[in-house]
Amino acid sequence: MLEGKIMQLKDSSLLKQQCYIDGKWLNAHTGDVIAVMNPATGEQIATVPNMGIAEARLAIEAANKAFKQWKSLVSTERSIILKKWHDLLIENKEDLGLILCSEQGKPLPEAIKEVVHGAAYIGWYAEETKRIVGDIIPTPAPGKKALILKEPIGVCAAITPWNFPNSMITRKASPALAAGCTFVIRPASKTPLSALAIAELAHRAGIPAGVFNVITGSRDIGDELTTNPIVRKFSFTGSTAVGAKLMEQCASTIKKVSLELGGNAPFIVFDDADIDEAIRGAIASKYRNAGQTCVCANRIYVQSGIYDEFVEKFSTVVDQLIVGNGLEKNVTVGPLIDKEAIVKVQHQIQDALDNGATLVRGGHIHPKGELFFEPTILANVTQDMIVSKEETFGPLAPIFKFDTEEEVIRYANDTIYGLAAYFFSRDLGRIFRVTEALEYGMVGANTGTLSNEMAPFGGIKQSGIGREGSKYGIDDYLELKYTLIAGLNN
Ligand SMILES: NC(=O)C1=CN([C@@H]2O[C@H](COP(=O)(O)OP(=O)(O)OC[C@H]3O[C@@H](n4cnc5c(N)ncnc54)[C@H](OP(=O)(O)O)[C@@H]3O)[C@@H](O)[C@H]2O)C=CC1
Ligand SMILES: O=C(O)[C@H](O)CS(=O)(=O)O
Repeated sequence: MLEGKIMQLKDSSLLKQQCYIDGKWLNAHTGDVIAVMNPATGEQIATVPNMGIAEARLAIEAANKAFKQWKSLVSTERSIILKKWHDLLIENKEDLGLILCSEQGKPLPEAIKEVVHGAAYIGWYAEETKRIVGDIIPTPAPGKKALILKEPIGVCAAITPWNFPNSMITRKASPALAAGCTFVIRPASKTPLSALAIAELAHRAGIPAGVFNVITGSRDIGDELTTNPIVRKFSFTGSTAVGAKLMEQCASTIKKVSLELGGNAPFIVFDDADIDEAIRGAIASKYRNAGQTCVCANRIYVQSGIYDEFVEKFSTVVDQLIVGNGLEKNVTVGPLIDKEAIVKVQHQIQDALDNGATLVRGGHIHPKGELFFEPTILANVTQDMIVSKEETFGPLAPIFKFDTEEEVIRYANDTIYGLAAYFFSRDLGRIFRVTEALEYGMVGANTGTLSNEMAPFGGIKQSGIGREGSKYGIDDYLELKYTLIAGLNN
């Protein structure tokens, strides 16, 4: 029984079924709860409070009350606390992975890897907090100096998606807290348990009450987080459509906004590529999290000279993927998050087949259960099919053929999105030409994965605003203050 598995946590107190506000664990005022289901089994694994606007206000006021003290800490003190938070995530990575796998579905090893990836952001910003430096600028006027300070923006809020229930929390909270800001986060209703476990570890790390708050419940919470004037910065990861709506809501109080939205990543294999390397990269990029990441290879373009060889070799590797409950050993592809996700994949497949594509592998719901889908490959896919324009968010690999570099760059850029793109080539001139020609925030050359805490993660066009991770990621949580100091020659 899954619940039995969950109860096999080494530390069962990490399974929190209340929200964390102002350092306290609270139920909704109404007592209402939301069920948290396991997508692999359909079983209920927990409940969390169904909070609303009133509780959101409580969390924002708690963050506001805590801001003055938190921002006044010297950076080395903040660094020690953040480092302790990082260490606690690593010490508890198996339990956090088990909770994540059970609420989101990804295979347990992948879930644990996400926890380590999430902790890495905290570890990175535990150091970056000590490197928030300003400037003293000489001015054109005698006796005057410009002092530039970088100051924390204040109370920050975020709404996060279900596909990375751990790392999406820490990738936002760690730069915010490192900058001296305080934070209110509303995780996706489907996967709230990871965020609540992270809050428990924040408490244990000594993060003061009100600095980090996690609230679950209705989407009304989002209305409060995006319109309450105390909130000075709003960060969102999710669909482009929802991102646009939330950005609009933030406009009324001129909040600083960061958005990590949808993607439609091209994955290009030139005939001068190391084809086995390209296949390994395509598998890693396409089937990670059952294809439910915003940076998954969404369109695979293979140059005509190696097209048949690529399809054949790629299919052989896909045959080795094991679909099943992520808690089971050797499973590499878990369930999709819900029925709507399955319908979206089926619709894209049917449209492609109706317009001349060939089904090479898969194409159906997997016998393991209604939310499991066979790793699917389509060949002879063309630009006029829905799958070339719409993000899939599922284990579907559409393989397009192209002839020239100019043609494939045109295809690759023919999308409203601009998050991640990938290409494989051993030609140095081509690597520079293609990197510069691709209209994306992130490019993987001879690799199918590119996310890490030291790199600026983010997109252009309708894939978002701002960057997360790296030395750049903290800037979104800081304001510049310019002070002109005169009279220095008197
Ligand atoms: N860039 C990325 O990393 C991600 C992109 N996506 C994209 O989003 C698509 C659908 O995934 P999905 O999770 O449904 O993404 P959504 O954008 O619908 O949801 C993301 C988060 O926003 C919340 N939300 C949705 N609508 C509102 C609203 N009107 N007001 C306040 N909060 C809201 C959701 O809450 P709740 O679910 O609790 O109702 C969830 O916490 C995917 O196909 C993919 O294109 C999704 C996840 C990550
Ligand atoms: O939202 C996502 O899909 C993640 O950002 C992808 S990654 O950062 O884990 O690669």
